[in-house]
Amino acid sequence: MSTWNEIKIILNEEDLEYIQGILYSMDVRGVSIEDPRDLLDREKGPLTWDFADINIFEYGKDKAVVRAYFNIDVDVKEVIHEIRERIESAKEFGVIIEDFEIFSEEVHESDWANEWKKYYKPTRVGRKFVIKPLWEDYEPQGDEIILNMDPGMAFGTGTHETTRLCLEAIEDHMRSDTRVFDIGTGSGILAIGARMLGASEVVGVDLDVVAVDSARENVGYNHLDHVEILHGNLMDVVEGTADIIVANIIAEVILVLIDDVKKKINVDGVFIASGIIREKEKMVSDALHEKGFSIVEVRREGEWVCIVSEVSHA
Ligand SMILES: C[S@@+](CC[C@H](N)C(=O)[O-])C[C@H]1O[C@@H](n2cnc3c(N)ncnc32)[C@H](O)[C@@H]1O
Repeated sequence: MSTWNEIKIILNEEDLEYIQGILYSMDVRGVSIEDPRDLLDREKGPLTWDFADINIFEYGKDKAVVRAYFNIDVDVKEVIHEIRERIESAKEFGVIIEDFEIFSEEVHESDWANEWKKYYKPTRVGRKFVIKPLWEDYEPQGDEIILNMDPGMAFGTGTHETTRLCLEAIEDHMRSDTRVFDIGTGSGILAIGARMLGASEVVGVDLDVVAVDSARENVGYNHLDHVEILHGNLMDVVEGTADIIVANIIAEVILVLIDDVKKKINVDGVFIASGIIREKEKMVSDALHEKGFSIVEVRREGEWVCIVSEVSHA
């Protein structure tokens, strides 16, 4: 049984998205979120970012709890220090996060790794998709497309805003004979979705071997061909060019990716970039303009943004 370092942050619910953005950019292996708004707004339970937990309201109705799991060999003090520094430097962007507490403890995998499954239910995304946990039964209705998913420890249940925004953008920009690169594929959800929407060939890449294994398994669960999942850094391992390049990674990584996207995107292709919190939308769109892209559309949900761009012809 694996042992993990759990960092627990108790904070005001309005600060949740920003903290997610911070954790998202660290070497976190899994995140559990208890957001009181989920229970109050929807009856279906605390189904939020990736892994959900059950002790909702433990710290009061306005308090959210984030549990982030790091490998056992990380220096916990360093991790907490970095989180505190990032919260401090958020003030430069006018983001004031106050009244939070951070705790840490060692936990065993069985305590948390499967808990989220209780709240992971078939979820409708975009016009056609129903993301179906592998272990759930669901009868498709009308023209629904069933996407079977067991994300395990990888990001990409289909419930996070950024995943949904990307999937919807892929749905709208899919043409015939479309080749797709999914950079930061996680559970493989976008790569799989793209192929189901008619992409002729899809290559998904992730730096994390856990994600690579999960994505390959999910491709298998959906019985798909022409979807290749590669282990590697960003676009280093992809060959050739694509018509859609999608990357749901954090804003800072999107910036690094832009030059490679420009080299590997076909004429009239689109770059779908998400994982961007609203505060960083301008930073990313400015960088895209600077590198010769024009913005086709910006999709927003909650605190999250998905920017669709293309290389300017002018
Ligand atoms: C937010 S998740 C997105 C997962 C999935 N595509 C989705 O939309 O739900 C970001 C993924 O990017 C991967 N990633 C982060 N940095 C990367 C890099 N430099 N190269 C490749 N993958 C990376 C992470 O391991 C993670 O699986």
